[in-house]
Amino acid sequence: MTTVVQVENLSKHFVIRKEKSLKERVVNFGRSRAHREDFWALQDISLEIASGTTVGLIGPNGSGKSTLLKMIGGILQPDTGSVKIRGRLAALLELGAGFHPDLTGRENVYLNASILGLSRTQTDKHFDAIVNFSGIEQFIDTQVKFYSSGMYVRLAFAVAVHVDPDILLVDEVLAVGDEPFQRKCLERIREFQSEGRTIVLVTHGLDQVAEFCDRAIVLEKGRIVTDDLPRVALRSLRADFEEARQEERDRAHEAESSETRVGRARFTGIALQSDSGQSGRPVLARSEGLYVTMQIETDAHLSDVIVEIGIATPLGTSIYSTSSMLLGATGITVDGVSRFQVHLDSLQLGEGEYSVQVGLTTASGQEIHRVPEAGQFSIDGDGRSLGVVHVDAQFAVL
Ligand SMILES: Nc1ncnc2c1ncn2[C@@H]1O[C@H](COP(=O)(O)OP(=O)(O)OP(=O)(O)O)[C@@H](O)[C@H]1O
Repeated sequence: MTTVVQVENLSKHFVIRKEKSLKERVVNFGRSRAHREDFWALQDISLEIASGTTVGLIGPNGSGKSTLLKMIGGILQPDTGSVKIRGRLAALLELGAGFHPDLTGRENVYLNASILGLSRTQTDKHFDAIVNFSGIEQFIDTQVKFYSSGMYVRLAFAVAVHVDPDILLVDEVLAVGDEPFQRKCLERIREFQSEGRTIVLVTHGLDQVAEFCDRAIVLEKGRIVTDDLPRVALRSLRADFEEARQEERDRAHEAESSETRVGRARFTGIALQSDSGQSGRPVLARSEGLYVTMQIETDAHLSDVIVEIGIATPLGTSIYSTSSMLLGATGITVDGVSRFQVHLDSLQLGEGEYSVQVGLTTASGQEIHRVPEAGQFSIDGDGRSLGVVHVDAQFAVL
């Protein structure tokens, strides 16, 4: 496979100007650099993208995803490092990029297509298909400044996919299209994949990454922290999100007054065991059950807590959950070290890997602690079906 995008030691910084008070302005008159701060949006990024692959760029807000995509698209210049592109590139970046607000949709189609390397005659040939795909025929002779953000994206996406790009860059923008249009775009992206084109996608739709990408790159504070198969990258990102959530909960806990404070409690041990006695990461036969044993340690006496347990796919999609309350156990107390066990009878799950999630909340639903990947198990299937549920089925020719 050939490399179509090569990024080497890329860094980008922005200068942030801090707002000054009037007094500071007077005192610092002529020395305004004191209120400038260098901010590194990307630091030392190196990556290669092979032709025909679909790569998802994911990460928390402000981690540098859009900046990296813009630099791949040649819209921003790096401070250090280089970006090399092989092939025709079409980019669907933030709203506003690419279209001129005072020109009509029709004029922008021609302008945009020419920026992407199409001649007027070539654009003439695709024009009807572009307008048809966008579904905004009625507004094609209106200035785009009067477009809604959805109409805007419809036209921009239609142009991007009709200019025959080898590499398509898509930033979060698709999310503003309505559902039928989003579906149409995703279908088009699938066609692109089957035609062997390369796609780089920035998104917060983690399920989309799992569904469409061959590879996912997690950015954090301008650096690559994971570059792997989507399921590995998503697991790492979700673990980071959970860690951040836990830190936030801890901070909120510290800030609470002593009357309203919920005692600190933590899951300090979780063990899985199959009905047949396998522990660690058990492999369950179809319809076998699973014991989940949890140990909770607390520095306070907590009454009326709820212990939650759930099952998720390797991508973190929750497929089952229950709790001590739903199972009829009320008035649960934790004090010092407490242990609980849940037996999940006869799991009717499809072949594959699953993870167990556990959580502890107060009776009013306030979260005390949660472990999204408390343990893993797998189900050994019989090869007769796909998907996360197991259903006995027979086929008959009538
Ligand atoms: N033109 C600019 N001037 C100053 N700072 C900028 C500029 N563009 C981006 N930044 C900063 O660089 C950082 C990375 O921004 P970027 O838009 O790449 O993040 P992102 O990962 O795409 O975030 P989000 O998920 O919120 O879209 C942010 O802190 C942002 O404020």
